[in-house]
Amino acid sequence: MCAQEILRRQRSHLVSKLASGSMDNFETVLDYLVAWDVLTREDYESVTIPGQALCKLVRNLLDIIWNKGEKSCEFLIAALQEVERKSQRTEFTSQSYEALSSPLENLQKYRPLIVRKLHNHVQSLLIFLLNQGFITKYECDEIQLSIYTPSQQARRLLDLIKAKGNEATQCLFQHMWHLENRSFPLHCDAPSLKYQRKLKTTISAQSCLLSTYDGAGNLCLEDVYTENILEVVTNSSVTEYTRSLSEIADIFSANGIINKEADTVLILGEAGSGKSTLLQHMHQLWATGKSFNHFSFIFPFSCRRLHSIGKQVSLKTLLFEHCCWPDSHQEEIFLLILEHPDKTLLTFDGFDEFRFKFNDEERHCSPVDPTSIQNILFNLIQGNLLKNSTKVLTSRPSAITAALWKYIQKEVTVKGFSQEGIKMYMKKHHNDLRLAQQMIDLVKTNSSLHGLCHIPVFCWIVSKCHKELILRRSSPQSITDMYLLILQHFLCHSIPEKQREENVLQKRYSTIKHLAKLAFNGLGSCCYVFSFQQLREAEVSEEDISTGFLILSKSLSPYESASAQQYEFLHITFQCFFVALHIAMNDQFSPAMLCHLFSYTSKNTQRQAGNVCYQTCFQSPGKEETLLQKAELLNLQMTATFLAGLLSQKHYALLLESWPAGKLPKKQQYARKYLVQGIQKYFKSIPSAVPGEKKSMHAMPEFIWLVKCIYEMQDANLAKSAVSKFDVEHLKLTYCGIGPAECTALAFVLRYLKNPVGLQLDHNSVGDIGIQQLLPCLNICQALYLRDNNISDSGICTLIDQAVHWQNFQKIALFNNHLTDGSAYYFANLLKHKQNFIALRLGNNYITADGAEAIATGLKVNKSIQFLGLWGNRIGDNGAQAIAEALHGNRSLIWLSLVGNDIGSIGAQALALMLERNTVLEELCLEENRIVDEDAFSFARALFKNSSLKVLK
Ligand SMILES: Nc1ncnc2c1ncn2[C@@H]1O[C@H](COP(=O)(O)OP(=O)(O)OP(=O)(O)O)[C@@H](O)[C@H]1O
Repeated sequence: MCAQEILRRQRSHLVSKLASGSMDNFETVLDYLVAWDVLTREDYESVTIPGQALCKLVRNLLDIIWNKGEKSCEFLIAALQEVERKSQRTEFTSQSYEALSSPLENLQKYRPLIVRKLHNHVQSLLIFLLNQGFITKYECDEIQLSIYTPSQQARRLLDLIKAKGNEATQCLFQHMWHLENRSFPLHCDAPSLKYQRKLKTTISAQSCLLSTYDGAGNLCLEDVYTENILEVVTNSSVTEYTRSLSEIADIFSANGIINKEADTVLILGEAGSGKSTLLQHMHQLWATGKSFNHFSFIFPFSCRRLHSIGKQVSLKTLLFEHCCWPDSHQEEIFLLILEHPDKTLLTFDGFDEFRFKFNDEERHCSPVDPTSIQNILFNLIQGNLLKNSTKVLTSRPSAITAALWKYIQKEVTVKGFSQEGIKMYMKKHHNDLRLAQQMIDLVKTNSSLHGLCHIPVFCWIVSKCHKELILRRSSPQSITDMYLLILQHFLCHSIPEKQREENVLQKRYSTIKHLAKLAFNGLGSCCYVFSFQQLREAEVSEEDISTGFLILSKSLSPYESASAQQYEFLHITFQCFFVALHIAMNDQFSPAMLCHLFSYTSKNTQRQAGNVCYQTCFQSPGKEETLLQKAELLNLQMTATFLAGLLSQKHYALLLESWPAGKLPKKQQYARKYLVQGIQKYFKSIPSAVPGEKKSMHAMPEFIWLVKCIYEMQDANLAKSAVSKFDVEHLKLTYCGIGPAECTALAFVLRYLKNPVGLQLDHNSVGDIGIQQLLPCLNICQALYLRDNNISDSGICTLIDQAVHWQNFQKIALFNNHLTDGSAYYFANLLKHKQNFIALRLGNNYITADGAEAIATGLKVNKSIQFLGLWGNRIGDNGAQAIAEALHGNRSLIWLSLVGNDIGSIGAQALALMLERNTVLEELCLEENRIVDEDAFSFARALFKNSSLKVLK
């Protein structure tokens, strides 16, 4: 069939195909047609009319091409094929440039390739052509109009240069090749090297001390920095799971990339998990030349401080004025940054504290034109500005919206310290080795404290308060205990030694009052950095500042005057703690208002794309009472958690003794009532069970927060009444950010459940410490799902030791943890001793033949097991043989998966033999092994004799 006929017959298909793709796809087709001389200038203009619907333009193009005849139709089909193949040919180099043709002819002939090459460099080319006098400022602005994508801008630039003639075109080519061939000039006298040195000195000075010690001590970051667990989310063909990063530099490796087009790495972690410190460490490594040397420039930003930039800025002013100003050659250096964006890293810490919600509606492409700070940040993330530069964004998880996810290249999670990490931290913080060991022992023996300490900020508090913990034998159980401890610690150190025995909260009442007022004012308006004026309004004095809770804010601009210095709380959690103190000690807040803070209803939380606000919180008319309306949900939840702790029986007496707070008793009463109501309301919202299925509750992170509040109250009766009406058979708590501290709280509440339940905790960070915390509530479990939870042999051994005695316990799933043969003996024991156990799923761990042989000893005697999953381990032929032999004559197992276990013919033969004699096995999965065709005969023969098997993979 001729091309013209194809076009006629397939017209509607072509229209829908081209019109449903992107505009860029269509325009790339046009690029080919222009390059091959099929479309004239008039034709081109008629199919690129701005504002016209894409389908109309497509139809128009098809008409034009069809009218031009057979040859043009052939070209169109060829162009479509090129685009379909996503042709990545970029062979247009200075060598392939045809010297015999004029620059303009080359420009047309290689148009598709030039567009592809240029679209990342439009900005630097425009600046270059402007400086050379080939284009005007007006033309430059026109091309960069924010309605155009980078490729469209490249096309418009080509059209403009074409109109300017050969000389301008030649100049464009030369600059283009120069961009490609030019390596980054960092020889010793280059201005860029001088600037790099200055930037490194600035960053090194900013990042060498750990911020929380500012003023209180002089700890060098590199001396105390402790490895944090970093995980990257990976998608396998079966599921999404996480893998630990072996070193910090892996943050930029190809491992775990979810979107190749994007160039922003997202680092997520809960409050205090160590995101800012991780960034600070990265900056320090670069500034001292120890790592990340592939970046020539790093520009660090704090979203908290970016937020306070009121006036409009350009990318250039942001980099230079707000980070580090080049002493000379500013233009040249900036051009270099634009020309080599891949050599630049921009880090943005605390995106959750950036109050503007992310949107990709307003495009801003000019690196020199000013716009709002949020526009700069959002366009950097989208790649409209400095495309190909690497961006790192840190945030607490809930602040990330679907709109932003589109632009995320990779997600890394900061999980806090491992058990080893906690030990290491203590050793690094205490030069006295005896003291360090004392601290390690102390943490180990207090299991709640152990749970909390995997979060670095708690490790810091414990370390800071070592005297109180060791000498006075304080034994903190909850986070409020911790914060009261550090409050007393700081206050004690701000008064003469002989007065330290008195009630320091009473003694420093006014200081607490002032700081609490400042914290409260700030939280309500999402303000975390305070000016002198704000300090004055809250009556914060020099003496109050000297307690150490406020630290000097690291200035965004090094050129800011000393009088403009600002303060912030040591950490956001401290600000929330002071807000809780403000609400507890202040009689202006009526007890009934606590209702909005504690009771969860879905209406209470209104997601405002990025910044989540409690709309109904404190809406009463009084000024104080309306202030928290705009506070971020996470901070409010943290405040509520602290308030619950302050109102607990344990601390209540201390507060009553310390402050004249008449409404405190009622507040305690109401808080308890609202918490129970809140959790019960949550249970009530659970839909009833689908007939034939178990009644299941899929809890959201809010559930965990309510549970944590109850834990802070440390009242068993409260926990009991909270779950008294819980009648669910399966509790799903997947992806809820559950770490050891949350496990402690969960166990405190769930231990009062009356009926057997399946507890699904997949994709959290329970870890070995978390398992230990959970033990008190697990005996009620019928099934336990702990997939992807960083659990190793030591955690699972503790669990199984207990689990053999749990009457209801029948199933466990441990996919993607760190289990080795060390735990296999415990599973064997479980199988031997629990004759009602039905499902053991151990996929994607590190079990070898030895482990499989051990498990087989348990299988031999167990009469109840129905599901056994060992896929993704390394059991090999010997392991498969042992399992097969153990299953001879088995009358219970209906599902067995040994996928991906390096099983060859020997193992396969053994399994086939087992199959011959088995009468109950229904599904056997053996994919991704070394099983060959000859083995298939054995299976065929086995199937002939077997009557139960339904699926063999
Ligand atoms: N890797 C680490 N080594 C040593 N100390 C650490 C480490 N990470 C965090 N810390 C300690 O914990 C404190 C809190 O950590 P950081 O501010 O980095 O947490 P964050 O995740 O950024 O919290 P937020 O989201 O609330 O800002 C730090 O000030 C520091 O004292």
